[in-house]
Amino acid sequence: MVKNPASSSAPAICPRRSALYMPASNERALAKARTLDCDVVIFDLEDAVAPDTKEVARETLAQALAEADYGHRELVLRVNGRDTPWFADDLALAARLSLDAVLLPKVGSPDDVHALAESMAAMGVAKTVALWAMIETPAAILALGDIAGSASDTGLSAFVVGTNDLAKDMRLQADAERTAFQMALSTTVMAARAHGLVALDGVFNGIGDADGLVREAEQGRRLGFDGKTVIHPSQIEACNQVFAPDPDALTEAHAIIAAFAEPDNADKGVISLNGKMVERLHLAEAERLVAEAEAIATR
Ligand SMILES: CC(C)(COP(=O)(O)OP(=O)(O)OC[C@H]1O[C@@H](n2cnc3c(N)ncnc32)[C@H](O)[C@@H]1OP(=O)(O)O)[C@@H](O)C(=O)NCCC(=O)NCCSC(=O)C[C@H](O)C(=O)O
Ligand SMILES: [Mg+2]
Repeated sequence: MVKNPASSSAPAICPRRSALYMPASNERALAKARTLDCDVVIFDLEDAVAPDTKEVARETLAQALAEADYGHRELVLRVNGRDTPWFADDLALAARLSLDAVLLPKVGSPDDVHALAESMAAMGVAKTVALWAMIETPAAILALGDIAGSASDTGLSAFVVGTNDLAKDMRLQADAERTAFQMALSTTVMAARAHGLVALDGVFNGIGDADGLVREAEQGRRLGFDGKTVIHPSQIEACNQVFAPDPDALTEAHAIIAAFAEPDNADKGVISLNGKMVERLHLAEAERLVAEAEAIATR
């Protein structure tokens, strides 16, 4: 099992370029995920599972996890909301499984995160299991800083944007550029960065639209997201490529690291490299980029 590096106290680099959702009730998808190159698998007990099949879905998932492991992939269980009749049973399942994180949908306030942490502890979910929060309601967007701030005492370590629910609740009209989402997406990344959280972009519903997916993934990358949630195996590779360090940026990062390692530059805070000013803040980012590339390469 992947250890739980997405915690505010453990900043180890863990690639999360692609996070694949699947209904926990879908045996075929659960098996297929072991062969797919996604960084994260999200077993969904919420919207992708009909109300009368929640129990079957839990048992199907438990069986799949007992049969074989998922290798390097990080394993996340999306439970039903705290105010649903399924929440307690979902957490009881989480306590039985080897998971990296529990993902709570429709988080609206830091109280939701604190309550999840308390419920997980009460149900016996291992302390190593991180809390992830879906950011998909207008209330969540308005409370992003406070929700992210709850990371310090809850184990919250990632935000996952839910653009479908957000569009529904805001009654916004989405265009290809996601114009109406921009403020929400950017503020989500900002709040995540302010508190050391991972930020994953929402799903692209057009399964057959490869160009549209790449455009949207690139936009997410530019906004600062660590990766993108996906709904179909055909969407994984594009996200893995878009969210991997860019080869030119990697070359530049190695040059920055080498330049600051020169004895002449040991005491300098700023240097000139290939016609550009480079400061130690660029060195830190260069080191992060190289570490990310190495983490991907060791997959
Ligand atoms: C959308 C789907 C129902 C389509 O499924 P299907 O018709 O089976 O697709 P294909 O025939 O093209 O599948 C080819 C093979 O790939 C496997 N497959 C398909 N999808 C997945 C998957 N997600 N994970 C793993 N494997 C998958 C099929 O089993 C086929 O395998 P094989 O026959 O062995 O070759 C389906 O893709 C699907 O269910 N997707 C996930 C839907 C989901 O989980 N939705 C909930 C999360 S999205 C969301 O709600 C975000 C947020 O909350 C918000 O508000 O925005
Ligand atoms: Mg949703």
